[in-house]
Amino acid sequence: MEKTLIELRHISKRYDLPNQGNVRILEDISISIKEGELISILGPSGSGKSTLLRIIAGLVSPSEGSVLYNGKQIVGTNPGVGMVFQSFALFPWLTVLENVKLGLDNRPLREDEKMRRALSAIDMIGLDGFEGAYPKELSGGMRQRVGIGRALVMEPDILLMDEPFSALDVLTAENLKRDLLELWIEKKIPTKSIIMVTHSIEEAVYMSDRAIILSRDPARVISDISIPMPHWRDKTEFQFTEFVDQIYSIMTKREVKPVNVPGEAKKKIEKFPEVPAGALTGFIELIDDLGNTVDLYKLADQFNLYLEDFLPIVETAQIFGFATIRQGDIDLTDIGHQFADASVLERKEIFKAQVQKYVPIIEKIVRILRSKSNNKMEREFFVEIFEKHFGTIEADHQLDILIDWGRYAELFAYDEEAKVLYLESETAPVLE
Ligand SMILES: Nc1ncnc2c1ncn2[C@@H]1O[C@H](COP(=O)(O)OP(=O)(O)OP(=O)(O)O)[C@@H](O)[C@H]1O
Repeated sequence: MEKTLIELRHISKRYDLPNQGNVRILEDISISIKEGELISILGPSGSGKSTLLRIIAGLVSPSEGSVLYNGKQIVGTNPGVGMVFQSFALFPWLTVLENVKLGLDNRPLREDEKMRRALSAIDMIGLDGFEGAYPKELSGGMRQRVGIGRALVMEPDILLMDEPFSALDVLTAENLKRDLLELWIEKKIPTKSIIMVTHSIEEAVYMSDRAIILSRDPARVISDISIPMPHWRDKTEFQFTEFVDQIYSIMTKREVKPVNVPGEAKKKIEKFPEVPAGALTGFIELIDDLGNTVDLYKLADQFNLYLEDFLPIVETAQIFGFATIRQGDIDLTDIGHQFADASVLERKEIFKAQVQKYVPIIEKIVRILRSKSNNKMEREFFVEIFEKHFGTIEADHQLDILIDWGRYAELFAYDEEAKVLYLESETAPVLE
């Protein structure tokens, strides 16, 4: 049995957020990380992946629970980790060598030993000859190599990486992934475990031994999948696409939340993906054109998109009852096919029926408008309500999307200039 390096025990994290009060970001997360494991953490945007990584690093303290490193609870920063950030986080006024050496700043080492280690790390990450260069003279890929070098120079037991490739173009990212994986697989670095946050399912399956998938609001571990394929992995191989499909289907499965959570006084307003009706319509048409059972992974590939780019739209198609997902394949439902084949007017009717069935908040908006004698209501009124549930920025976004859906379904209208929602009806002329 491999030794446990990191143990997360019942980690929760809450933040006090303006207008929202004390919000739970992470809930009861328990994970054990063993020597020799390269782990990916996946989850929807804003779910709390970075927060979890920072808790492992000891940069953020959990509200409940504890982090153990080598069996001991950490207090303050975790001495066993080195961290790589998405934004590189280099000091522009320091050279490559100085930036890398910075990783050793707090180590009780002699200057010549620090220098030897820094040069060796620079060599390892393929920046030999660039020791004296400044960040601005380097490409994005080279800058991230410096970021990785600064973490590796500490010879950490655990390398934590927060979306390390997502700020790079595709080719540069592929290159860097291969180089890093080579250091890891061929044991050229003494690192015993790598934990990587990523938004790319393909990256996770390409690199890691285990993929941990988080939910959102709050983040819980919804799946912990082992990927026991030998390296180097071939993205076109059947098994590879099977794993991608499996993870994809877990991530697109809508979480069924209990309507009334005990102890939760206020009824929650459901949060919807920000996908306008036009985009949803186009997507349903596309799936219909492509015939039955479309493999989303192949579809993304065909359009040179990340699979994850489809997540919100696929989720919306499911919410409206237009599509079902199984093992990474999307199928239109009967109503989905009807919607795709309908005329513009029929489409609006179908959309309206689905909205009334699955987006009850829009019905509530209509009811409020109906209850007013002039059938109109300031946008601000709804923003106020939404802010209590989602916070200021998200409240605006959520209202925008509901307005888009409500207008498409012709359930109400919206005056952009006056910022007023109103009912359009011959009997109730509304805007003076
Ligand atoms: N210091 C903080 N104070 C208040 N809220 C915070 C803080 N840090 C993070 N949050 C909130 O916690 C939630 C999770 O953020 P986090 O960055 O961990 O998510 P993520 O999954 O890494 O997101 P992304 O995929 O977009 O990078 C967000 O709603 C964020 O606004």
